[in-house]
Amino acid sequence: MKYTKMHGLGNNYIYVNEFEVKLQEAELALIAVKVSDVNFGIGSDGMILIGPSRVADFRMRIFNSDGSEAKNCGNGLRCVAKYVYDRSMTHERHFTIETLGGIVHVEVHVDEEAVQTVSIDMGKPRLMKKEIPMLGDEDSITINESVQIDGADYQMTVVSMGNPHSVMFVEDIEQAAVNQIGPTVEHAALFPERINVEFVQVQNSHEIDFRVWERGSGITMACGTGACAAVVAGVLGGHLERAKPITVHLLGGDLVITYADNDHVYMKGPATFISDGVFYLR
Ligand SMILES: N[C@H](CCC[C@H](N)C(=O)O)C(=O)O
Repeated sequence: MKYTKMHGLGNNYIYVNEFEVKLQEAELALIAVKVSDVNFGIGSDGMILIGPSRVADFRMRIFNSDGSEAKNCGNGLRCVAKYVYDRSMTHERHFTIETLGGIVHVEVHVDEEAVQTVSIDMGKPRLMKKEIPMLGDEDSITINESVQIDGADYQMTVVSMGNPHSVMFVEDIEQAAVNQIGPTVEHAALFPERINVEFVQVQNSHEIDFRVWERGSGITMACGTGACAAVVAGVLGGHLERAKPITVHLLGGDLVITYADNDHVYMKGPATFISDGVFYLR
């Protein structure tokens, strides 16, 4: 199986071009687990398929390293945009990508004939419990509320960017127990489809530090949809400025996120090729 490895701020995936490689639907979860394994496979945070769409210019599907399929991936979208432009699958600098979480509009920024940075309109955040999904009154929202999980209380804001995120603000990001709290919240019964877990330290009204425990992948260097959710939570919580570019410092580098007055979230950041290769499935 031909693949391309790419990363967005160190959040790396194995990209498979469905225009060239045909995979069986029933095998996708297992292939994602296999390619993600750093010892028995290639090593990545998961697998992303780039394919045709009937409603957009391209379609992206994302599978976590545990084989679960997610509905969106911000870092992945930037890499898909770079891939299709740099490999002349489109000559447009503005185009659309379909995800299970909705259609996004992307703009590639080209320098020396290749895409270095990508801007994406990630659409509107979803806050109601029925949109997360989260148990409880389905039309209610969770903004900086104390939520009890396994007898402990967690102060969180819950936001979907097509995929679910539990955002918690901390005094000192270096002290955040990401490895312990992450899986506890990810697997809480409160979240029927599990959830991504973000830890945020506010530096000032336009800058945050960010760590993430990803549903289905664990700790990653960066999470684009998580960064969007964190900025939405920060604005709703009164910590961050609305309609202003917010710098999000992730382990792998910085993203610039703007939660605009039109309720859309805009993300800008890099996308990077690592390698092309062949993976032996059998
Ligand atoms: N790393 C991705 C998010 C993956 C989300 C996945 N872990 C899920 O189950 O939602 C990003 O850059 O947005």
